[in-house]
Amino acid sequence: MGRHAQLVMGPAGSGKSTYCATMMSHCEAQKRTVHLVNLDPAAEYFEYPPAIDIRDLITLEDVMEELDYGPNGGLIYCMEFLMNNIEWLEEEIGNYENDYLIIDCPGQIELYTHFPVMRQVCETLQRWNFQVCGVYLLDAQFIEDVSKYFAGVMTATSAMINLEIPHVNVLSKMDLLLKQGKMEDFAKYFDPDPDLLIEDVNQNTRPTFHNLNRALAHLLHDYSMVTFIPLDSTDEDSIEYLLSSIDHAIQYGEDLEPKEVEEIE
Ligand SMILES: Nc1nc2c(ncn2[C@@H]2O[C@H](COP(=O)(O)OP(=O)(O)OP(=O)(O)O)[C@@H](O)[C@H]2O)c(=O)[nH]1
Repeated sequence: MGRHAQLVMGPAGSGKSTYCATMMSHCEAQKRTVHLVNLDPAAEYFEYPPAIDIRDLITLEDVMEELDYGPNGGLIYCMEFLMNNIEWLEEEIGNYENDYLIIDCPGQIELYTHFPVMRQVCETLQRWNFQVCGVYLLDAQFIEDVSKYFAGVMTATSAMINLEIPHVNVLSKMDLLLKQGKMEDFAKYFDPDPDLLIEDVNQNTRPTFHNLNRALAHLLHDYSMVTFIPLDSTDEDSIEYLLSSIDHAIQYGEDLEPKEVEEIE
């Protein structure tokens, strides 16, 4: 099987820790050997206790108190401290042949979109022979407001481009949405027609932006970035489907080809 890792990303509150706990229980029920890694130095509570925890190395609270940093500067300090002491992580992980890590990351999206540190973490894991897949969570409530959904998709794309690892998008908290309708009612958002997306987004933007919206929607669609896997954590089939999609992305994710090349006017 080799060494695999899921890098679980997404904005604050998107459901990363809940997803990690669900995925851990699911994998354990299948007798897969998985380890939860917490890389959030500000985490306070875990439904599922991490086997490896950055807070054993450094905590945001200590950095803010001792170095007088604010929360954002403090987080960057912690992540850079991790990179400068990466042998700590290497020792914690050990050198088992068939490791599967589920890595819970902080919710500050700038860590994935333009700071170098998460990319360095990925490159280090790859050097240790891990095949890493990015799992990007977006709260399903976002699809009620297409402008927000569009912004979420662009952030996910930015993370994929910055990290250059196989990438899977997930719509989390589907159970909340399913209180308002059936899965079929929302299916059009899992792999939306770019023209529908443009129509909705254009309603909330000035005409100056309409051509740009159109170009972006087609580009994101061509590279499957608007494709999301719905996750209902209470449904075993939904988790199993996601796990097999991640396995597939790890195996084939490097072939980043557009679905179809369209001329943009
Ligand atoms: N109904 C429902 N609530 C969820 C689900 N996933 C997460 N939540 C709730 O959403 C809130 C945030 O979830 P977390 O798992 O802590 O989110 P996170 O992304 O780890 O948050 P940060 O650590 O702040 O970045 C919590 O109150 C969870 O109980 C879900 O699938 N369904």
